[in-house]
Amino acid sequence: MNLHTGEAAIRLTHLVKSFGDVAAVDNVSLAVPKGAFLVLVGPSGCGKSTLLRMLAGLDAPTKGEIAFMGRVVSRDGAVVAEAKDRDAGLVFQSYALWPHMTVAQNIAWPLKVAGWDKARRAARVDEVLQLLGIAALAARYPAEISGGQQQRVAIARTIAPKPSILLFDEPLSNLDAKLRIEMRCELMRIHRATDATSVYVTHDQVEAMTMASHVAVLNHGVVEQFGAPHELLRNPATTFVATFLGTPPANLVPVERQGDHWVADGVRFGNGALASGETRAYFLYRAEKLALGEAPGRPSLVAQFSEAAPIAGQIMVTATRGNLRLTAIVPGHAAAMPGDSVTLSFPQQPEAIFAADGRRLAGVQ
Ligand SMILES: Nc1ncnc2c1ncn2[C@@H]1O[C@H](COP(=O)(O)OP(=O)(O)OP(=O)(O)O)[C@@H](O)[C@H]1O
Repeated sequence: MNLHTGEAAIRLTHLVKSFGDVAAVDNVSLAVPKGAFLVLVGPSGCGKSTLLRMLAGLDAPTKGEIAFMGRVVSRDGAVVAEAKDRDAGLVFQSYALWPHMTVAQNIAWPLKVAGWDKARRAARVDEVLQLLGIAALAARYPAEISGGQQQRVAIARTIAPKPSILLFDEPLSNLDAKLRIEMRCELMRIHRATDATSVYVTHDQVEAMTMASHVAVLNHGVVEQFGAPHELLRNPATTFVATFLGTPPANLVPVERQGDHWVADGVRFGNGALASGETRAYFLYRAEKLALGEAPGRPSLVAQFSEAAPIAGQIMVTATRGNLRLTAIVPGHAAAMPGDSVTLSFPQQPEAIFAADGRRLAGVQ
């Protein structure tokens, strides 16, 4: 990946967007290096689209600043550079192609608006038709091509003027599962070929983890964590990140201090020397570290079996105990029926510990 470190293509400084009392984006500061593929991920309503609309110049921030390539484009209630003057292209989930124009004319349109001469326009349209693999469709009208092909045309039209920044708002959500996977790879190829810095909004965390060079996990308008996908998986900073990312997400067992021990539902989960100073905490265990049945010297819990699903040659077993949902990835097969009692055993040490308010506590790796 061609990441030019040191130079921020996009810099957000104390960015806020409020709607009445609701801060949809709440004091976000980020520096995105040139060439990065940043994925904004988070649950519905966390502020992803609001942030992207501000980047595109469609909305002004209530407070704070957005700079592209060192140039301020929005600041404190104002859009400084209009959407068309920010050297950025936006791809929506709806394609919004001109129905009365052919594919080639649709792609040429933004170049015409930007004043490119006819010969340059034709050469660039040919180039992006090739890049997107849609040269054979050049003379067709949008109504004469499939949804996946329309999405390619929409992307071709966006990248034609060679914007330095590409913004994607759930561009694949209207496509079927197989096409989504194909287009994921295509988008990565296009991103590299254009040398742009991309920001991509999705609520699909698999999409996020496979495409991103950088991920920002948003929750209630706040960036919970920003970093490389593997870094977020390995070292989640909060319980929210730990349970939002990963397939399956990590197990979080709520524990309380009793005398010299950490205990969950009367079962000893660790020595009280861990996370000293806390009275309640969450212990994190990855699904692949849990085992079915009791194991000597290891904590275990009895839970109600919910389901078993095959995953990469193993079985993913899900069971619940009250509000606690536990997932184990184990070899072999699970013969239990829903509601049956199953025993799950845990490693002697948790992989990470979080305070009751969700913050990661230092000391356990
Ligand atoms: N124009 C608006 N007026 C009032 N509230 C808004 C407006 N746009 C967004 N909001 C609120 O701001 C918050 C963030 O919304 P946003 O659309 O950015 O979330 P999102 O993460 O993109 O969600 P989704 O994944 O469902 O699209 C929500 O609480 C939403 O109700």
